[in-house]
Amino acid sequence: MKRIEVVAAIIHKGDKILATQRGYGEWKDFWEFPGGKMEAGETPEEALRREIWEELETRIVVERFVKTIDWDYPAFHLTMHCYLCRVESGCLKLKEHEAARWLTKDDLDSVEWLPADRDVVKEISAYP
Ligand SMILES: Nc1nc2c([nH]c(=O)n2[C@H]2C[C@H](O)[C@@H](COP(=O)(O)OP(=O)(O)OP(=O)(O)O)O2)c(=O)[nH]1
Repeated sequence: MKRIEVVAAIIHKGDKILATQRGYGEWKDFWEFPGGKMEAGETPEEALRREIWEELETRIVVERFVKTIDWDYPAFHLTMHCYLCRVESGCLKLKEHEAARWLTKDDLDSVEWLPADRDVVKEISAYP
């Protein structure tokens, strides 16, 4: 099966986390953490900073690794490395996404997450 390796930014601000809504493709309208496929030779941190700049014209600080998710979609196997991040500068301009929302832990399940994200979202909701 085809495999893809993706990095995802769990961007936090105060008690909120940023969710973005996919603007294209098979999973259009589902919600995700911004990010994307790693390119050859990139570290996860470099890939995250590049993707967030491309998608949101925003610079981020990558604070720490959270977890790696493995998920089988019908057409490929996804390995997704999730990192806790914060905004360094920029105003989250939506270059590719349809919408973005800052969600508190209590609101996290108010949007329809991509299937691979549901476990990590549940974990975040359980943080003290
Ligand atoms: N960015 C991101 N992708 C996710 C998440 N959860 C999840 O299943 N995915 C899947 C959806 C996509 O199949 C894949 C990411 O690919 P992408 O299309 O966003 O990456 P990209 O911008 O590098 O891709 P491309 O359109 O330029 O080919 O990972 C998530 O939280 N964030």
